[in-house]
Amino acid sequence: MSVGASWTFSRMIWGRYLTAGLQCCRCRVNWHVKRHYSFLPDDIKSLRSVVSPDISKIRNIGIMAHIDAGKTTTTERMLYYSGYIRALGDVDDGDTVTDFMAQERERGITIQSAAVTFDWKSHRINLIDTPGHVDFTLEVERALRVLDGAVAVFDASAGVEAQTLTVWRQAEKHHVPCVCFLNKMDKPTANLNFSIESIKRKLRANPVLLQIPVGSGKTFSGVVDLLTNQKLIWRQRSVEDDGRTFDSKPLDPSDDPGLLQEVSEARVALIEQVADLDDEFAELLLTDFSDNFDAVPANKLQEAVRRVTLARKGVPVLCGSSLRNKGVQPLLDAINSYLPAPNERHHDLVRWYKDDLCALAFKVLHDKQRGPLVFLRIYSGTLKPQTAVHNINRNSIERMSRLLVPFADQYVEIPSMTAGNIALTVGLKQAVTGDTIVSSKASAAAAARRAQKDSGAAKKKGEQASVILSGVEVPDPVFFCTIEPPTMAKQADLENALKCLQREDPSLKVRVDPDSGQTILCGMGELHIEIIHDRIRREYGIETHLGPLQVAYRETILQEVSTTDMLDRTVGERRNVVTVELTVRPVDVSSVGGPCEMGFTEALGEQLSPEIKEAVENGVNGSYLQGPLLGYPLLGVSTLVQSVKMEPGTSPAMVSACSSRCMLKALKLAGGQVLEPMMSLEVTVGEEHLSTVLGDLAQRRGTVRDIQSRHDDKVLLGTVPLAEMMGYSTILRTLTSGNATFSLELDTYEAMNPQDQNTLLKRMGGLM
Ligand SMILES: Nc1nc2c(ncn2[C@@H]2O[C@H](COP(=O)(O)OP(=O)(O)OP(=O)(O)O)[C@@H](O)[C@H]2O)c(=O)[nH]1
Repeated sequence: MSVGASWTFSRMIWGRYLTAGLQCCRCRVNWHVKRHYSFLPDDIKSLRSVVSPDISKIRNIGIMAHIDAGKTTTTERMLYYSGYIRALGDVDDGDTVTDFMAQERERGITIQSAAVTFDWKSHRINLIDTPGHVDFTLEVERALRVLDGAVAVFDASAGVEAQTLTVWRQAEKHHVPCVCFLNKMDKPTANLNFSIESIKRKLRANPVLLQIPVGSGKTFSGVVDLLTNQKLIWRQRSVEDDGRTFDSKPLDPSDDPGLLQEVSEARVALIEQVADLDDEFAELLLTDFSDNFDAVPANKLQEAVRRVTLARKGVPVLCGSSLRNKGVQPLLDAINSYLPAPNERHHDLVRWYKDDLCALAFKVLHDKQRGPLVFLRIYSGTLKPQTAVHNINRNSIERMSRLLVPFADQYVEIPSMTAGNIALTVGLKQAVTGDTIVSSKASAAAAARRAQKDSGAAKKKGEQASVILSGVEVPDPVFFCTIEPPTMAKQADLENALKCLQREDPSLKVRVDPDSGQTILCGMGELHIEIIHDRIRREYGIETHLGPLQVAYRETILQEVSTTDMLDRTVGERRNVVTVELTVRPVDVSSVGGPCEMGFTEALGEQLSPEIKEAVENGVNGSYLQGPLLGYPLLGVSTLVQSVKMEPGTSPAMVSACSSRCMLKALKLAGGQVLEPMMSLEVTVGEEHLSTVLGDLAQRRGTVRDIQSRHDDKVLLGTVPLAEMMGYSTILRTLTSGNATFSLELDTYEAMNPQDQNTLLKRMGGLM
C-alpha cells in the first residue's frame, strides 16, 4: 500500500468515494414496513457522520471465506447501501474500496485485511474484509482475534470449500458467532440445499435458514424472509440497476403455490429448530402458540435466533447475489440483529482494568511519512490523542499523537474513541501485533492486584496473575529463499524495507544465514513471497533478486536419550562450574508435528530459583530452533531436566550455555529425522481433465483421499508433499487449459522416507 499517498485527500479514490465535509444523510429505510424504497442520498456521507452509538449498537465484524466467494464484492455493496460511497466498485475492474493495494487491484484478490467503518440503521459497523487465499491466513487470524462476530460468505454453487473450513476453525477457536451468506445465487449451478448440507456435513455447524430464495440462477430475484413472511424483490429495471430499491410485501395467496408451500414448510422447520435450541422460545411456543405456529411474532423468533447465534448453537443463513445487487440490505440487518455487541462477548481479564484503558494492537501499517500506524481494538476505557500509553509487552511508555478512524486506505482524525471500537493510532513506534496497551504502568499494576485478589488461592505465592491479553498466533512459514539487493550499497535500504514489512506482517520471517551471510526470507507460500518481492520493488524502490524457493523442513529425534554435560569456565576473576543432566525423548508419533516441550522433575522445579530456571529454559528452548541434521527447527521433542548442579557464583548465562550444550549432545545421540510439510490439496476440475490431474498428482508423491462431484466438476481431495508443489498453479493451468482451481494448505509434518531423506541430505550438503 502506498500509505504516504493515502493521506492525500485529493487522490482519485477519495474523489470518487468520499468528499471531506459532506453533510451526513439522515435518510434511512426500514425495509420491513415500507414499500418500494429509494433511499440513496444525492450525496454521500462523510465518515465524520458515522454514528457513535451506545456500545450495544456497535458491531465489530469480519467477512471471511474461501478465495473468490465474494467478500470484497459484498463489502462494497454494504458501503454503497449505507451511503458511504458514490459508485459501486468492481473486483474485476480493480476499483473496490477495500482492495486498495496495487497488487490487489491488479490481481483481483484481497491480500491484506482492510478495515472500514460505517453505520446502518443507527448501528456503527466496524468491518474487516479479510483475504481468502491461504498464504494470507494470518490476516484472518488477527482479525478474528479482535472481532466480535463474522459473516461467512459462500459461493452457493460450491458450498463449503477448502479455505472456508480453515477460517471456520479459526472463528471457532476465538468463539466468534457467525452469520452465513450464500452468495452467487444468480449462478445457474447455485443450490441452496446443497450449500446447507455442506455446512452441516463439512463444518459440523447447525445452519438456521432464515430466507427462501425467489427464482434460481438468472431468474433469482429476491428472498422471502421466514421470520416476517415478507417477500423482498429486487426488480432489475435496467442493466445499471444498483439494487438500492426493492419491493417488500407480505406473501399473499396469489403468489406461486410452490413458493407458498416451500415457505410454509421452511417456517415451521425454522420454528421447531429454534425451539429445540432455545428453552425460552420453546416455553413460549408451548404455552402460547402450540397449535398455531403462524401466529408466532417475528420479533420473538428474531430474539430467539439471536440467543441461538450468540450461544453458537446455530448459524443464521441468508442468501443473495452481491454482484447482481440482491440480498445485501437484509444481510446488513442480520449483522445488527444477530451478531453480538462488544459488551455481549466475554473478554476474561479485561474486567480487571475496570474503566481504565485496555487495548490490543492487532495490526501495524508502515507509513513512510508518519511512521507506524497501529490498529487497536479497545476493550475498556477511552483512547485519546496526545496522551502517553504503556505497552506491557515491551515495558515501554509511548506517546500517541493522533487517533484515526479507518476507511480502507483513508483515515479521518477523531478526538477520542471509546471501549468496544477499533481505532488507528499514530505515534506508537514500538508496538507490534499482539501487544497489550494500557494507560499507565500504575493501571497495569492495579489490574494485576485485582486479578491476584480474584484468583487468590489459585495462584502460588510470588506467581503474578497475567494482565496481558493473549496475542495473535503467527503461523510458521513453510517456504524460504535468499534475497539479494542489486548492489551492496542497497543492503541497508533492503534491511530497512524488510524491517518495515516484517512489522506489518509477522508471518514474514527474515534471518541471516550464519554460514553464507545471505539474507533469507521465510514466508507462507509462493504467492506470499512473490507479493513481498513486488512490494519491495514498488514501495521501497529496490530491485531485488530472489534465490530459488526452498521448503522449510522440520526435524525430530528417533529415540530417548539421557545425557550429562559439565561446563567449567573462568570469566575474569569468576569461576563458573555447572553440570546439567537431562533426557530428551520423541513425543508419541501421532503428535509429531506438535511443538516441543520442556519441564523439570518435581523436586528440581522446587529447588531451583526462578532465575536459574529461566536460564535453563532459555538454553533448552534455544536448542529447539536448530536441529542437528540440517539445522531446521525441531518438532515433537520433549525434554525433562533432572539435575542442575553449580558452584556458588556461577552466572545464569553459563547455566544457559551448559543447558544448550547438553541439549546439542543429547539431540545428536538421539538420531535425527527430517519431517516434511504435507499439504492438503483440493482441486476443482472439469471431468474431462480429471485423469490428467490424477496422473500428475501421482508423480508428485500425492495421495488421493476422495473425489467428489460438484455439478459438472470433480473435486479432488488429497495430500501431497509441499516440495513437489512448486509452480503448481502454472502447471495446473497448462494441464487443464485453465479449467481448474486449487487450494493448498499445511496439513501436517511427516517423517521423510530414508531414501528421500538421504537425497535431501546430499543435496543440502552440496554433494548433488
Ligand atoms: N456470479 C456472481 N459472481 C460474483 C458474485 N459476487 C462476486 N462475484 C465474482 O466473484 C469474483 C470474486 O469476488 P470477490 O468479491 O473478489 O471475492 P473475494 O471473496 O473477496 O476474493 P478474495 O478476497 O480474493 O478471496 C469476482 O469476479 C466477482 O465479480 C455474485 O453474487 N455472483
